[in-house]
Amino acid sequence: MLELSHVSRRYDAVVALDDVSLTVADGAFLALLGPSGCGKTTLLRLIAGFEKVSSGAIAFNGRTVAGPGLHVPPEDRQVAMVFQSYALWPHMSVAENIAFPLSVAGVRQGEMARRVGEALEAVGLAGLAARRPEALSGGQRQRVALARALVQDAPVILCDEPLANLDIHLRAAMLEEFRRLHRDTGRTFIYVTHDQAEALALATDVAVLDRGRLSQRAAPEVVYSEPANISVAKFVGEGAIVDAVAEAPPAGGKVRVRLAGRTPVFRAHAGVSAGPVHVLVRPEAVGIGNAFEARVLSTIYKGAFHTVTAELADGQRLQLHLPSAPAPGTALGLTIHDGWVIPATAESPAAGGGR
Ligand SMILES: Nc1ncnc2c1ncn2[C@@H]1O[C@H](COP(=O)(O)OP(=O)(O)OP(=O)(O)O)[C@@H](O)[C@H]1O
Repeated sequence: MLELSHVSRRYDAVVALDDVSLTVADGAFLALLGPSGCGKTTLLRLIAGFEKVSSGAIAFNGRTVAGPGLHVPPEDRQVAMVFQSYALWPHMSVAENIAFPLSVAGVRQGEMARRVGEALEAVGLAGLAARRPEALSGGQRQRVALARALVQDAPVILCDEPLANLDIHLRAAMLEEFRRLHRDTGRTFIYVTHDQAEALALATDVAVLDRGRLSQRAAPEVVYSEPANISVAKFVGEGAIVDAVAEAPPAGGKVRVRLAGRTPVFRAHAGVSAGPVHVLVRPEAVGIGNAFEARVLSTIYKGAFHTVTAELADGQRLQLHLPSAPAPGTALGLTIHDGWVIPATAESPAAGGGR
Protein backbone atom coordinates (compact mmCIF):
# COMPACT_ATOMS: atom_id res chain seq x y z
CA MET A 1 0.00 0.00 0.00
CA LEU A 2 1.15 3.50 -0.85
CA GLU A 3 0.30 6.22 1.62
CA LEU A 4 0.62 9.98 1.25
CA SER A 5 0.07 12.02 4.42
CA HIS A 6 -0.38 15.78 4.23
CA VAL A 7 2.03 16.10 1.33
CA SER A 8 2.83 19.63 0.14
CA ARG A 9 5.30 20.82 -2.45
CA ARG A 10 6.21 24.47 -2.89
CA TYR A 11 8.42 26.09 -5.50
CA ASP A 12 9.22 29.47 -3.92
CA ALA A 13 5.86 31.27 -3.96
CA VAL A 14 4.09 28.58 -6.06
CA VAL A 15 2.21 25.95 -4.08
CA ALA A 16 2.15 23.06 -6.56
CA LEU A 17 0.61 20.63 -4.05
CA ASP A 18 -1.21 21.59 -0.90
CA ASP A 19 -1.78 19.12 1.96
CA VAL A 20 -2.66 16.05 -0.11
CA SER A 21 -3.45 12.84 1.77
CA LEU A 22 -4.41 9.63 0.00
CA THR A 23 -3.80 5.91 0.09
CA VAL A 24 -3.48 3.59 -2.89
CA ALA A 25 -4.19 -0.09 -2.31
CA ASP A 26 -1.98 -2.79 -3.85
CA GLY A 27 -3.18 -3.63 -7.35
CA ALA A 28 -5.27 -0.47 -7.73
CA PHE A 29 -5.32 1.62 -10.88
CA LEU A 30 -5.42 5.19 -9.65
CA ALA A 31 -5.98 7.93 -12.24
CA LEU A 32 -4.78 11.39 -11.23
CA LEU A 33 -7.04 13.79 -13.04
CA GLY A 34 -7.32 17.55 -13.21
CA PRO A 35 -6.78 20.64 -15.32
CA SER A 36 -3.37 21.78 -16.51
CA GLY A 37 -1.19 23.02 -13.67
CA CYS A 38 -3.24 21.38 -10.89
CA GLY A 39 -0.22 19.41 -9.63
CA LYS A 40 -0.66 15.95 -11.18
CA THR A 41 2.89 15.61 -12.48
CA THR A 42 4.32 17.04 -9.27
CA LEU A 43 2.45 14.39 -7.27
CA LEU A 44 3.77 11.61 -9.51
CA ARG A 45 7.34 12.91 -9.32
CA LEU A 46 7.12 13.10 -5.52
CA ILE A 47 6.00 9.46 -5.38
CA ALA A 48 8.80 8.47 -7.79
CA GLY A 49 11.35 10.40 -5.74
CA PHE A 50 12.38 12.82 -8.53
CA GLU A 51 11.21 15.67 -6.28
CA LYS A 52 11.40 16.24 -2.54
CA VAL A 53 8.34 16.93 -0.41
CA SER A 54 8.22 20.37 1.24
CA SER A 55 6.20 18.85 4.07
CA GLY A 56 4.25 15.69 4.77
CA ALA A 57 5.32 12.08 4.25
CA ILE A 58 5.13 9.25 1.71
CA ALA A 59 5.29 5.58 2.70
CA PHE A 60 5.36 2.32 0.72
CA ASN A 61 4.01 -0.64 2.71
CA GLY A 62 4.71 1.14 5.97
CA ARG A 63 8.26 2.14 4.99
CA THR A 64 8.61 5.93 4.91
CA VAL A 65 10.46 7.03 1.76
CA ALA A 66 9.89 10.78 2.01
CA GLY A 67 9.34 12.99 5.01
CA PRO A 68 11.03 15.55 7.23
CA GLY A 69 14.78 15.14 6.65
CA LEU A 70 14.25 11.91 4.67
CA HIS A 71 14.45 11.33 0.92
CA VAL A 72 14.91 7.82 -0.44
CA PRO A 73 16.19 8.05 -4.06
CA PRO A 74 14.02 6.76 -6.94
CA GLU A 75 16.10 3.60 -7.51
CA ASP A 76 15.40 2.47 -3.94
CA ARG A 77 11.63 2.99 -4.07
CA GLN A 78 10.56 0.03 -6.22
CA VAL A 79 8.69 2.20 -8.69
CA ALA A 80 9.01 2.32 -12.48
CA MET A 81 7.96 5.27 -14.60
CA VAL A 82 6.49 5.63 -18.10
CA PHE A 83 6.91 9.10 -19.55
CA GLN A 84 4.81 10.95 -22.12
CA SER A 85 7.98 11.49 -24.19
CA TYR A 86 8.84 7.74 -23.96
CA ALA A 87 12.44 8.67 -22.95
CA LEU A 88 14.04 5.89 -25.00
CA TRP A 89 17.76 5.79 -25.81
CA PRO A 90 18.07 6.45 -29.57
CA HIS A 91 21.37 4.55 -29.96
CA MET A 92 20.03 1.38 -28.35
CA SER A 93 17.81 -1.30 -29.87
CA VAL A 94 14.37 -2.04 -28.48
CA ALA A 95 15.75 -4.99 -26.49
CA GLU A 96 18.69 -2.95 -25.17
CA ASN A 97 16.35 -0.15 -24.08
CA ILE A 98 14.20 -2.61 -22.17
CA ALA A 99 17.26 -4.34 -20.68
CA PHE A 100 18.84 -1.09 -19.54
CA PRO A 101 17.32 -0.88 -16.02
CA LEU A 102 18.20 -4.55 -15.47
CA SER A 103 21.84 -4.08 -16.47
CA VAL A 104 22.07 -1.05 -14.17
CA ALA A 105 20.70 -3.27 -11.39
CA GLY A 106 23.34 -5.91 -12.16
CA VAL A 107 20.96 -8.65 -13.30
CA ARG A 108 22.79 -11.64 -14.91
CA GLN A 109 22.78 -12.01 -18.73
CA GLY A 110 20.66 -15.16 -18.87
CA GLU A 111 17.96 -13.87 -16.56
CA MET A 112 18.04 -10.49 -18.30
CA ALA A 113 17.41 -12.10 -21.70
CA ARG A 114 14.52 -14.11 -20.29
CA ARG A 115 12.87 -11.11 -18.63
CA VAL A 116 13.34 -8.86 -21.68
CA GLY A 117 11.77 -11.59 -23.82
CA GLU A 118 8.77 -11.82 -21.49
CA ALA A 119 8.33 -8.04 -21.43
CA LEU A 120 8.51 -7.86 -25.25
CA GLU A 121 5.93 -10.62 -25.41
CA ALA A 122 3.66 -8.85 -22.91
CA VAL A 123 3.48 -5.68 -25.01
CA GLY A 124 3.27 -7.47 -28.37
CA LEU A 125 6.68 -6.43 -29.71
CA ALA A 126 8.44 -9.80 -29.82
CA GLY A 127 9.37 -9.38 -33.50
CA LEU A 128 10.93 -5.93 -33.11
CA ALA A 129 13.66 -6.59 -30.52
CA ALA A 130 16.51 -5.49 -32.81
CA ARG A 131 14.92 -2.27 -34.11
CA ARG A 132 16.04 1.20 -33.10
CA PRO A 133 13.37 3.53 -31.63
CA GLU A 134 13.56 5.83 -34.69
CA ALA A 135 12.21 2.96 -36.81
CA LEU A 136 9.11 2.56 -34.61
CA SER A 137 5.70 4.24 -34.64
CA GLY A 138 4.60 6.35 -31.66
CA GLY A 139 2.45 3.52 -30.34
CA GLN A 140 5.30 1.02 -30.63
CA ARG A 141 7.66 3.41 -28.83
CA GLN A 142 5.18 3.73 -26.01
CA ARG A 143 4.98 -0.07 -25.82
CA VAL A 144 8.78 -0.20 -25.47
CA ALA A 145 8.59 2.34 -22.64
CA LEU A 146 5.87 0.27 -21.01
CA ALA A 147 7.92 -2.93 -21.40
CA ARG A 148 10.92 -1.18 -19.82
CA ALA A 149 8.74 -0.29 -16.83
CA LEU A 150 7.27 -3.80 -16.55
CA VAL A 151 10.61 -5.59 -16.81
CA GLN A 152 11.81 -4.01 -13.57
CA ASP A 153 9.47 -6.04 -11.36
CA ALA A 154 8.55 -2.83 -9.53
CA PRO A 155 5.17 -3.25 -7.81
CA VAL A 156 4.19 0.35 -8.64
CA ILE A 157 4.12 1.69 -12.20
CA LEU A 158 3.87 5.47 -12.53
CA CYS A 159 2.58 6.78 -15.87
CA ASP A 160 2.75 10.45 -16.83
CA GLU A 161 0.24 11.11 -19.61
CA PRO A 162 1.60 8.15 -21.59
CA LEU A 163 -0.93 8.45 -24.41
CA ALA A 164 -0.83 12.22 -24.87
CA ASN A 165 1.32 12.07 -28.01
CA LEU A 166 -0.69 9.37 -29.77
CA ASP A 167 -3.50 9.84 -32.28
CA ILE A 168 -7.03 8.93 -31.31
CA HIS A 169 -7.03 5.41 -32.80
CA LEU A 170 -3.75 4.46 -31.21
CA ARG A 171 -4.93 5.87 -27.90
CA ALA A 172 -7.92 3.55 -27.95
CA ALA A 173 -5.70 0.54 -28.70
CA MET A 174 -3.18 1.50 -26.02
CA LEU A 175 -5.96 2.09 -23.48
CA GLU A 176 -6.89 -1.56 -23.96
CA GLU A 177 -3.24 -2.49 -23.57
CA PHE A 178 -2.86 -0.63 -20.27
CA ARG A 179 -6.04 -2.19 -18.97
CA ARG A 180 -4.94 -5.69 -19.95
CA LEU A 181 -1.44 -5.27 -18.50
CA HIS A 182 -2.87 -3.94 -15.26
CA ARG A 183 -5.16 -6.96 -15.01
CA ASP A 184 -2.53 -9.51 -16.03
CA THR A 185 0.37 -8.20 -13.93
CA GLY A 186 -1.54 -7.27 -10.76
CA ARG A 187 0.75 -4.25 -10.34
CA THR A 188 -0.37 -0.93 -8.89
CA PHE A 189 -0.72 1.74 -11.58
CA ILE A 190 -0.77 5.46 -10.89
CA TYR A 191 -1.67 7.20 -14.08
CA VAL A 192 -1.64 10.95 -14.71
CA THR A 193 -3.98 12.28 -17.35
CA HIS A 194 -5.98 15.39 -18.07
CA ASP A 195 -8.29 13.28 -20.25
CA GLN A 196 -11.30 12.34 -18.17
CA ALA A 197 -12.49 9.71 -20.66
CA GLU A 198 -9.14 7.94 -20.25
CA ALA A 199 -9.44 8.13 -16.46
CA LEU A 200 -13.00 6.80 -16.39
CA ALA A 201 -12.14 3.98 -18.79
CA LEU A 202 -9.06 2.68 -16.98
CA ALA A 203 -9.19 3.44 -13.32
CA THR A 204 -10.41 1.57 -10.29
CA ASP A 205 -10.01 4.86 -8.40
CA VAL A 206 -9.89 8.47 -9.52
CA ALA A 207 -8.27 11.34 -7.64
CA VAL A 208 -9.24 14.78 -8.93
CA LEU A 209 -6.85 17.63 -8.17
CA ASP A 210 -7.69 21.31 -8.37
CA ARG A 211 -5.06 23.99 -7.83
CA GLY A 212 -2.84 21.66 -5.82
CA ARG A 213 -5.59 20.33 -3.57
CA LEU A 214 -7.33 16.97 -3.66
CA SER A 215 -10.97 17.69 -4.58
CA GLN A 216 -12.23 14.13 -4.59
CA ARG A 217 -10.97 10.59 -4.48
CA ALA A 218 -13.52 7.90 -5.34
CA ALA A 219 -14.50 5.18 -7.81
CA PRO A 220 -14.97 6.49 -11.39
CA GLU A 221 -18.75 6.01 -11.19
CA VAL A 222 -18.93 8.09 -8.00
CA VAL A 223 -16.79 10.90 -9.37
CA TYR A 224 -19.07 10.99 -12.40
CA SER A 225 -22.45 10.79 -10.69
CA GLU A 226 -21.68 12.42 -7.33
CA PRO A 227 -18.93 15.00 -7.84
CA ALA A 228 -17.80 16.48 -4.52
CA ASN A 229 -17.82 20.06 -5.67
CA ILE A 230 -18.36 22.29 -8.64
CA SER A 231 -14.81 22.04 -9.97
CA VAL A 232 -15.08 18.23 -10.21
CA ALA A 233 -18.56 18.54 -11.73
CA LYS A 234 -17.23 20.87 -14.39
CA PHE A 235 -14.13 18.84 -15.09
CA VAL A 236 -15.53 15.31 -15.34
CA GLY A 237 -18.08 14.42 -18.00
CA GLU A 238 -20.47 16.59 -19.95
CA GLY A 239 -23.49 18.46 -18.77
CA ALA A 240 -24.81 21.70 -17.40
CA ILE A 241 -24.54 23.23 -13.95
CA VAL A 242 -27.63 25.29 -13.18
CA ASP A 243 -28.56 27.49 -10.23
CA ALA A 244 -31.54 26.44 -8.12
CA VAL A 245 -32.88 26.89 -4.58
CA ALA A 246 -33.20 23.94 -2.19
CA GLU A 247 -36.50 24.12 -0.32
CA ALA A 248 -35.17 22.23 2.72
CA PRO A 249 -32.09 20.24 3.78
CA PRO A 250 -31.84 16.85 2.01
CA ALA A 251 -33.75 13.88 3.42
CA GLY A 252 -32.67 10.37 2.49
CA GLY A 253 -30.16 11.78 0.01
CA LYS A 254 -32.82 13.70 -1.92
CA VAL A 255 -33.92 17.31 -1.98
CA ARG A 256 -36.69 19.32 -3.63
CA VAL A 257 -35.43 22.39 -5.47
CA ARG A 258 -36.99 25.35 -7.24
CA LEU A 259 -35.75 25.51 -10.81
CA ALA A 260 -37.22 27.54 -13.69
CA GLY A 261 -40.65 27.75 -12.04
CA ARG A 262 -40.79 23.99 -11.23
CA THR A 263 -39.95 21.95 -8.12
CA PRO A 264 -38.17 18.72 -9.13
CA VAL A 265 -36.60 16.33 -6.58
CA PHE A 266 -32.95 15.49 -7.15
CA ARG A 267 -30.15 13.50 -5.47
CA ALA A 268 -28.15 15.68 -3.09
CA HIS A 269 -24.65 15.97 -1.64
CA ALA A 270 -24.65 15.60 2.15
CA GLY A 271 -23.30 19.14 2.55
CA VAL A 272 -26.36 20.75 0.95
CA SER A 273 -28.56 22.98 3.08
CA ALA A 274 -31.74 24.93 2.28
CA GLY A 275 -31.12 27.92 0.02
CA PRO A 276 -29.11 28.52 -3.16
CA VAL A 277 -27.51 25.40 -4.68
CA HIS A 278 -25.96 24.25 -7.95
CA VAL A 279 -27.42 21.31 -9.84
CA LEU A 280 -25.37 19.16 -12.19
CA VAL A 281 -27.59 17.87 -14.98
CA ARG A 282 -26.01 15.35 -17.38
CA PRO A 283 -27.27 15.26 -20.99
CA GLU A 284 -28.46 11.66 -20.57
CA ALA A 285 -30.67 12.80 -17.66
CA VAL A 286 -32.68 15.15 -19.88
CA GLY A 287 -35.40 13.93 -22.23
CA ILE A 288 -38.43 15.11 -24.12
CA GLY A 289 -41.38 15.60 -21.74
CA ASN A 290 -43.64 18.26 -20.37
CA ALA A 291 -42.06 19.47 -17.12
CA PHE A 292 -39.94 22.32 -18.47
CA GLU A 293 -40.52 24.63 -21.41
CA ALA A 294 -37.37 25.21 -23.38
CA ARG A 295 -36.09 26.58 -26.66
CA VAL A 296 -33.33 25.16 -28.84
CA LEU A 297 -30.23 27.34 -29.00
CA SER A 298 -27.80 25.16 -30.93
CA THR A 299 -26.99 21.58 -31.91
CA ILE A 300 -23.77 19.66 -32.50
CA TYR A 301 -23.67 16.46 -34.55
CA LYS A 302 -21.86 13.71 -32.63
CA GLY A 303 -22.36 10.76 -34.98
CA ALA A 304 -24.69 8.54 -32.96
CA PHE A 305 -26.72 11.54 -31.69
CA HIS A 306 -26.91 15.33 -31.64
CA THR A 307 -26.01 17.29 -28.53
CA VAL A 308 -28.70 19.93 -28.19
CA THR A 309 -28.29 23.04 -26.04
CA ALA A 310 -31.66 24.32 -24.89
CA GLU A 311 -32.63 27.37 -22.86
CA LEU A 312 -35.13 27.09 -20.00
CA ALA A 313 -37.78 29.74 -19.26
CA ASP A 314 -35.43 31.40 -16.74
CA GLY A 315 -32.60 31.70 -19.27
CA GLN A 316 -30.48 28.82 -17.89
CA ARG A 317 -29.17 26.21 -20.30
CA LEU A 318 -29.31 22.43 -20.41
CA GLN A 319 -27.85 19.88 -22.77
CA LEU A 320 -29.49 16.74 -24.04
CA HIS A 321 -28.91 14.09 -26.67
CA LEU A 322 -31.44 13.68 -29.46
CA PRO A 323 -31.46 11.36 -32.49
CA SER A 324 -32.15 14.26 -34.87
CA ALA A 325 -31.33 17.97 -34.77
CA PRO A 326 -34.19 20.42 -34.15
CA ALA A 327 -33.75 23.88 -35.72
CA PRO A 328 -32.54 26.68 -33.44
CA GLY A 329 -35.55 28.46 -31.93
CA THR A 330 -37.70 25.30 -31.85
CA ALA A 331 -39.84 25.04 -28.70
CA LEU A 332 -39.17 21.83 -26.71
CA GLY A 333 -40.87 20.33 -23.69
CA LEU A 334 -38.25 18.72 -21.44
CA THR A 335 -38.12 16.47 -18.44
CA ILE A 336 -35.11 16.13 -16.11
CA HIS A 337 -34.87 12.54 -14.84
CA ASP A 338 -31.90 13.09 -12.58
CA GLY A 339 -29.79 15.86 -11.08
CA TRP A 340 -27.00 16.06 -8.51
CA VAL A 341 -27.31 18.96 -6.07
CA ILE A 342 -24.04 20.52 -4.89
CA PRO A 343 -23.73 23.21 -2.23
CA ALA A 344 -23.48 26.70 -3.72
CA THR A 345 -19.97 28.08 -3.43
CA ALA A 346 -18.37 31.45 -3.97
CA GLU A 347 -17.31 30.09 -7.35
CA SER A 348 -20.32 30.59 -9.63
CA PRO A 349 -21.10 28.34 -12.59
CA ALA A 350 -20.11 29.28 -16.13
CA ALA A 351 -22.35 31.90 -17.74
CA GLY A 352 -25.65 30.26 -18.63
CA GLY A 353 -24.61 27.04 -16.90
CA GLY A 354 -23.96 25.07 -20.10
CA ARG A 355 -20.61 23.87 -21.35
N1 LIG B 1 10.22 23.00 -11.08
C1 LIG B 1 9.23 23.88 -10.88
N2 LIG B 1 9.48 25.15 -10.54
C2 LIG B 1 8.49 26.05 -10.32
N3 LIG B 1 7.17 25.75 -10.45
C3 LIG B 1 6.84 24.50 -10.81
C4 LIG B 1 7.84 23.50 -11.04
N4 LIG B 1 7.21 22.34 -11.38
C5 LIG B 1 5.89 22.61 -11.35
N5 LIG B 1 5.66 23.91 -11.01
C6 LIG B 1 4.34 24.57 -10.86
O1 LIG B 1 3.54 23.76 -10.03
C7 LIG B 1 2.20 23.72 -10.50
C8 LIG B 1 1.79 22.28 -10.78
O2 LIG B 1 2.52 21.78 -11.88
P1 LIG B 1 2.34 20.30 -12.47
O3 LIG B 1 3.31 20.14 -13.59
O4 LIG B 1 2.42 19.34 -11.35
O5 LIG B 1 0.86 20.36 -13.02
P2 LIG B 1 0.09 19.31 -13.95
O6 LIG B 1 -1.24 19.14 -13.32
O7 LIG B 1 0.91 18.10 -14.16
O8 LIG B 1 -0.05 20.14 -15.30
P3 LIG B 1 -0.08 19.63 -16.84
O9 LIG B 1 -1.34 18.85 -17.01
O10 LIG B 1 -0.09 20.92 -17.60
O11 LIG B 1 1.17 18.82 -17.04
C9 LIG B 1 2.17 24.63 -11.72
O12 LIG B 1 1.73 25.90 -11.32
C10 LIG B 1 3.59 24.65 -12.18
O13 LIG B 1 3.88 25.83 -12.88
